[in-house]
Amino acid sequence: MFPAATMIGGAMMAKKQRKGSSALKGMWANMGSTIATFMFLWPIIRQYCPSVLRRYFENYTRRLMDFFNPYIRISFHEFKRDSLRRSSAYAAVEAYLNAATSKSAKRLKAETTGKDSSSLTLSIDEHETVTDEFEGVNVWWVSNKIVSQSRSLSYHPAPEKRLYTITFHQKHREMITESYLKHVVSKGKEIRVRNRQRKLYTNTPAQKLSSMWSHMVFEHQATFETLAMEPEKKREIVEDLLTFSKSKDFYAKIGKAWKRGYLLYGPPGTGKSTMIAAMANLLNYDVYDLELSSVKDNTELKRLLIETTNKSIIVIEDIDCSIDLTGQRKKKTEKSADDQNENLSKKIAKKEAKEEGSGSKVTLSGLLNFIDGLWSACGGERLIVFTTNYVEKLDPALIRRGRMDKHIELSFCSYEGFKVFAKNYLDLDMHPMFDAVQSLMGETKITPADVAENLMPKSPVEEAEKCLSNLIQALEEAKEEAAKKKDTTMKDAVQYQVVDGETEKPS
Ligand SMILES: Nc1ncnc2c1ncn2[C@@H]1O[C@H](COP(=O)(O)OP(=O)(O)OP(=O)(O)O)[C@@H](O)[C@H]1O
Ligand SMILES: [Mg+2]
Repeated sequence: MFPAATMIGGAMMAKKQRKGSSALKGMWANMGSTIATFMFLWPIIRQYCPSVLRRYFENYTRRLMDFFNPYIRISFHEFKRDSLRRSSAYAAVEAYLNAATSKSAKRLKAETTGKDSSSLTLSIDEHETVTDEFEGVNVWWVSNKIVSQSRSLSYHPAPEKRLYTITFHQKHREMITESYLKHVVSKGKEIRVRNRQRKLYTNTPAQKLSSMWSHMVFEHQATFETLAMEPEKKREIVEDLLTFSKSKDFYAKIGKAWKRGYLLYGPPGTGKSTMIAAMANLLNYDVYDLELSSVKDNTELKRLLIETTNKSIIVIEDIDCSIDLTGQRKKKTEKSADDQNENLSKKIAKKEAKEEGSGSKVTLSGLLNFIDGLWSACGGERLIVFTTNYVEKLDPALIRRGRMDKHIELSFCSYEGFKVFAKNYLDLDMHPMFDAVQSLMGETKITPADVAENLMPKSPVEEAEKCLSNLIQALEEAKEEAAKKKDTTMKDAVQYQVVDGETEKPS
């Protein structure tokens, strides 16, 4: 209906412009009668003519219409020609139109999306026409579906091809093709990034799939608001991340790959993994959790990297406990005196066992290439994050600025951090018991993980006071423990004596 209307409108407009010339007048009259004859004959041709003749008439009519039609049409097909790959331009147009025009569309289709089909998405229905306006110019979009006519002896339904078609007046050709369509595609891509279900990828060797990564939906709820940390430090990290994500042109200008390395270090349970989830949620990035000990060699490491997508965080957790990055297999880690945390020792032992069995041949130089060599060729927008409990154990080459651009220490819980927990877990901004917590926190150390555990209501009816007193008790116990430890160390020190400048333990 729409092309016919535009054709007639276009013909009339063209006719008006040429009114002055009488020679042309006759030509237009002829043309008009030709069109009228065509329109009259068309149903008969369609019904009775052989297909070859019909096609000939169709082509001829289309050419005639195009001649008079002042409107231009551009199509965005769902699939690229002879390819099973979905066109990214089509996907961007779809996202843009659904966001920009679904309120004005009269026929919409509804689909459930998300995990458990929990949310309802509305999009423009097939063959629906919607209008969009850009810099005062109207354009018309139609969502089309073409069902293939080819018949086969298959039970499968005939294949369908979807496309969006934009129609606009030819006088706006330059503006539409150079500005509007770029605007549609870039907005559409932004919307898709915002709405996409992010993924958590892992490189487990158990699954020999076509891709080197297996993935699941990333649903970690951590955000920077829920992260317990000094507000100033938090603000600085958030600003750094946001600046990075908006610096495409800057990185291009200075000739650097658009990537940034973060080193998160600190004792267990201080929020390193939680911060990675908060980063992914802030920037809307996918997460690639790279288990180095499962990577066979440097070549496999490169292939894994090549398969990562833009807008992603590549994470190597506990990098000090991963494979040996100095060229030799690691010696069994001796239990150091300051290994107070049993969990930490267990973690190291587990990693060592994995390492022994893995036979990974990834080397430090392989990893360095991974970070800056090949990495630079991978285009845009990637963060790489290392976490460690022992920053001093890492090779300086691995964490020098330029590779790990930002070093962030996550440490024991501060009073400011506790207030974030109190707000999130107990919905408390202030409470008389906070003073006791503050003074105890000044005297002893407690990890954010322990604070979180104590403030977590153990039953639906547990009062905030009870949770706070649990925390106070835990802090007092930690203080006593620390005092006892200090006493023991002092006693041990007294038992040593200095003999001729040498320290000796008396027999
Ligand atoms: N800074 C924090 N803010 C909010 N929650 C935290 C923070 N630190 C720890 N937690 C809580 O403690 C739990 C453990 O934290 P997380 O796994 O992030 O620690 P980690 O530093 O990665 O420890 P590890 O070194 O053992 O890997 C999390 O589930 C989270 O609930
Ligand atoms: Mg962790």
